[in-house]
Amino acid sequence: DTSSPSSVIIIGAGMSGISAARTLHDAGIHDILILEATDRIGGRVRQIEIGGYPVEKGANWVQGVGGQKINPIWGIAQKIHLRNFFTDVTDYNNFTTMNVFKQNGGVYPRDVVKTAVEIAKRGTEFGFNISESLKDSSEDMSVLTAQRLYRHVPTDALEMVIDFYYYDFEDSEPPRVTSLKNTEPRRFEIDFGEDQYFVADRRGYASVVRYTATQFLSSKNGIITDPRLKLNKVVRAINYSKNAVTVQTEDGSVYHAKAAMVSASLGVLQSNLIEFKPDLPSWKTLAIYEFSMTVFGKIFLKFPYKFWPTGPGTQYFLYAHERRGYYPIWKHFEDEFPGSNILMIIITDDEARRIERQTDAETEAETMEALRKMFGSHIPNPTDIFVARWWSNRFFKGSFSNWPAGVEQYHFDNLQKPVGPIYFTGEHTSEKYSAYVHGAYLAGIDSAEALIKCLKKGSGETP
Ligand SMILES: Cc1cc2nc3c(=O)[nH]c(=O)nc-3n(C[C@H](O)[C@H](O)[C@H](O)COP(=O)(O)OP(=O)(O)OC[C@H]3O[C@@H](n4cnc5c(N)ncnc54)[C@H](O)[C@@H]3O)c2cc1C
Repeated sequence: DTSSPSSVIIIGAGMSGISAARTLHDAGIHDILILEATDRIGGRVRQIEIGGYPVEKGANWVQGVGGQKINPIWGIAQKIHLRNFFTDVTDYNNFTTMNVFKQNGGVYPRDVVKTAVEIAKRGTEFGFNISESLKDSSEDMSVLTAQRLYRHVPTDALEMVIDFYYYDFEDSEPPRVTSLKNTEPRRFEIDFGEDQYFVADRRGYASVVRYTATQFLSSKNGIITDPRLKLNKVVRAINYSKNAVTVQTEDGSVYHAKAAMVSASLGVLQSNLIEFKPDLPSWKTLAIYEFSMTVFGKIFLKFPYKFWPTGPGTQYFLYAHERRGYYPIWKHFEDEFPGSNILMIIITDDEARRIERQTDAETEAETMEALRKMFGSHIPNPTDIFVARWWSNRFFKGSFSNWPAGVEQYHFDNLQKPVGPIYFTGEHTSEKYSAYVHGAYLAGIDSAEALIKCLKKGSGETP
């Protein structure tokens, strides 16, 4: 089936695609078409249920609150009264009241944890200072190199789990990979503030995306009915010339437009899901392949009753294993959903890929072994398990981008640059806030504004 041409086809209805579409709409470009591969909008913001409780398998925190500027996602969250909880992640002292478990049982004495945290904190500050000194130079290094310069590379199980908490928990890749200059200190914290809020709302974090969508797409009772949004449309090919695009979907439909806005994740761009005809130029391909698409994994376990500590300072507990990143970070849901008896585990990178590949029964057995080391052999098995699989999903191929050491600013700029009439958006194109929901939102606006300039000039060409 072939439909009448639009001005712009937007590929993907996640935060960035919806924000780009709204920006186009607000600029008077109403003949747009949004093609989304899945049966919903929201993309990597997605709620699921475990044992009757709603949890977020993708984005969970609104990160960057309490600073000089208002994080746009926080603005929307306030407007729609999204239920959320303050997370004390930047308070280093939290560790002293937090439970850090030893590999084979028992907790570390608090003063031992406190000392390890203080060393880690000084290492981070040392890194900040080097990072500042590199800002105007072409030099960069990994976070690990900065730790070596500081003459303290975390090596024992306790140091490693604290290191994981400060770096991998945020970047989803180890310090060995992450660019110091482009990651530390974190830009969103400087601009929007250091506070973070954990979303736990039955409507889901994705209601932020739906709210943005209903500002320009027609809807009935909260359900979007606008014909300009087409769900279950998997884009497989984009043919382009100087100022026209033809988009083909898996079901054999063909759509024509003056320009396309691709919001699919960096992981999708690194895969061969979408074929570009002609091939993208090598400067573009290189930028896509050089950047990292990380895997931030989440496991949810539901138990018949709770056997972990609750109360102030217990939001998290850490498991310090000699194998770095082995089921390191655990969070309970007593504050969000009292009596839910749910635990969430965070894993990243190779461990997250390994866990996606194995069966849930295998993962359950591993997590129970760890829990029995921590809490004793008497604890019950879970009644439910949910393992998020973002990496195996062909529409995502990972969780969010990370800037690896050695990748230059111009490579990053090339990620965002249009190729003829094909524009790019998505969290990975956000100038300052890549990886985050607010990055996706702001990138959508930036990419759309660049496209609007071109359309108004009467051509869809690269500026
Ligand atoms: C596990 C996890 C935890 C996270 N935690 C946080 C957090 O706490 N805080 C935070 O700020 N951020 C977090 N993030 C990151 C945040 O979710 C993303 O940065 C943001 O949602 C990305 O939005 P996007 O529009 O760039 O991409 P996406 O949400 O991926 O949207 C792209 C859309 O394109 C669609 N698509 C892909 N391929 C095609 C195709 N071929 N044809 C048609 N459609 C296609 C996809 O289905 C998707 O809907 C997390 C992400 C994950 C996965």
